[in-house]
Amino acid sequence: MTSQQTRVKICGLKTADDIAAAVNAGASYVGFVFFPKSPRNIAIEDARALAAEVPVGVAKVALVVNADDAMLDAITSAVPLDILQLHGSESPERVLEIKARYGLPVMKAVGVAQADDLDDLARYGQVADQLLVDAKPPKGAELPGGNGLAFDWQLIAGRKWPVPWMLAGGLDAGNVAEAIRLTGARQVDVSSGVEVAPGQKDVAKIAAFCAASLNS
Ligand SMILES: O=C(O)c1ccccc1NCC(=O)[C@H](O)[C@H](O)COP(=O)(O)O
Repeated sequence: MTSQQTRVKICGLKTADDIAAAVNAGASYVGFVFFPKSPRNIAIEDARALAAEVPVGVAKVALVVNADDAMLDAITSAVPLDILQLHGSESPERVLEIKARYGLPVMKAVGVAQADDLDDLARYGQVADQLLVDAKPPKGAELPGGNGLAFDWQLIAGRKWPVPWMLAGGLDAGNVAEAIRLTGARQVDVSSGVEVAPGQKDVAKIAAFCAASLNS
């Protein structure tokens, strides 16, 4: 039996070197964060320039947090994108609205800390094109994601949803193989785990993360 190779998303890229590192290491997705409070925030014009560096076959993902139509209009009209990642408290109705308005696949991030958070995964699995199964941010956290925190992977071991999903939260080159083994994830997403400082990606860490993921 052949098993499909794990697909990797590197999130929060801000420079041409970041893009080259992710692409050369074999990432399938690159993520741009449009959230001013984030150390990974990127200006729309900079994202547009970086998007031109991304080869065909690598998906360009825009991450937004409770973005209104004006913000989404500005991003989608400037940056050629493949996926919109909604990382706020967008309702299922808003997910459907965004899908219809922009004609792009939507990946909805859902934070997991305990068993009853899985109800949200079931709800969003009915409306989103993909799910991002992430750690729930700590109370009062400045960022709704990208906090370098893992959740208890046993909570989702053996779970299935009707759409493709990606595991995120506190992953790094040292733990991603175990995370994949325990959860059965076929896609993984990382940000802090491939950085040397918040918002500063590292070529060697990206390469090590991709190698550990792609070989799992
Ligand atoms: O990365 C950010 O700064 C960020 C800001 C606001 C919302 C979401 C954010 N990141 C979400 C991601 O896609 C991360 O890759 C995911 O949460 C995992 O992050 P990490 O635990 O740092 O690997």
